[in-house]
Amino acid sequence: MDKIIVENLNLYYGDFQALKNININIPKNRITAFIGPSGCGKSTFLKTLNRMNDLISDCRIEGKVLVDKENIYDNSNININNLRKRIGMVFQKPNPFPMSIYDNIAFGPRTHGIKSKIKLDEIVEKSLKNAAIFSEVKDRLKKNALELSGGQQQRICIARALAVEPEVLLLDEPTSALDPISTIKIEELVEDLKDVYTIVMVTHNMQQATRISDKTAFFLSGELVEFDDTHIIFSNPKDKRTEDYITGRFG
Ligand SMILES: Nc1ncnc2c1ncn2[C@@H]1O[C@H](COP(=O)(O)OP(=O)(O)OP(=O)(O)O)[C@@H](O)[C@H]1O
Repeated sequence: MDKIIVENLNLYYGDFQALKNININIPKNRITAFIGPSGCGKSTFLKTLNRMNDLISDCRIEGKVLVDKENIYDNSNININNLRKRIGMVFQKPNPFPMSIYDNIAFGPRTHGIKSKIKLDEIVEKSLKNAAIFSEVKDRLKKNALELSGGQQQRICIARALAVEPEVLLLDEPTSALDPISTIKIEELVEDLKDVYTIVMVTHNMQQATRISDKTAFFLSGELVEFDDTHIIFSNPKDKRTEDYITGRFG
């Protein structure tokens, strides 16, 4: 089943067209990876999926992004806060808030009106467990999250995203700032999470895409060149440009 369907999407920053007629169906409870050279539009496209580009003043979007068949660009029935709760995002650089581990995780639920200490305790514990970081921090929940290592901070950010019970997780190069051991931990975690969430991930690391993604989309100069099962993209791509890129002959 498809969780997200994108139809004829064009995106402009002022006069510059950053995305060109994108059509893609993103399956539910799978990991979809976006690959492509720097500047090809991967992050821009990821951000169209929860309207993060709304925050950029000269950004204009045409086309449709359907989440559960509902167009998220149809302002007559979309509530942006609710949309961002349903579609969470984790960025390239770990960016915990400068507050305690507990407060980082409780932040979203509190914003959405949860006040009960018992309920918040429950959410914090569950989210940290789901992000595979609970055992490492359970005795120091009141400590500042910025005291953790980069890999731990990134798992705190994933826990923070999970705390509001999203349906989709958008990950923008979530391991690019991390060492190999933390990277493997995040990859294992992401694989576990796909049972419950639909995951869309930008990565520069092609081994990472082959290790964990089910589907891969290859972007070039704002175009979606090819989208298929990951093993096909990496073993038998149909487009010469995809082949050149994955074999390192690009450019
Ligand atoms: N806020 C913005 N205003 C104007 N142009 C932008 C803006 N953000 C991105 N762009 C341009 O849009 C294009 C796509 O950028 P984007 O960040 O989506 O690429 P990317 O594939 O994610 O690159 P990278 O792998 O380096 O992160 C680039 O040419 C970039 O310069």
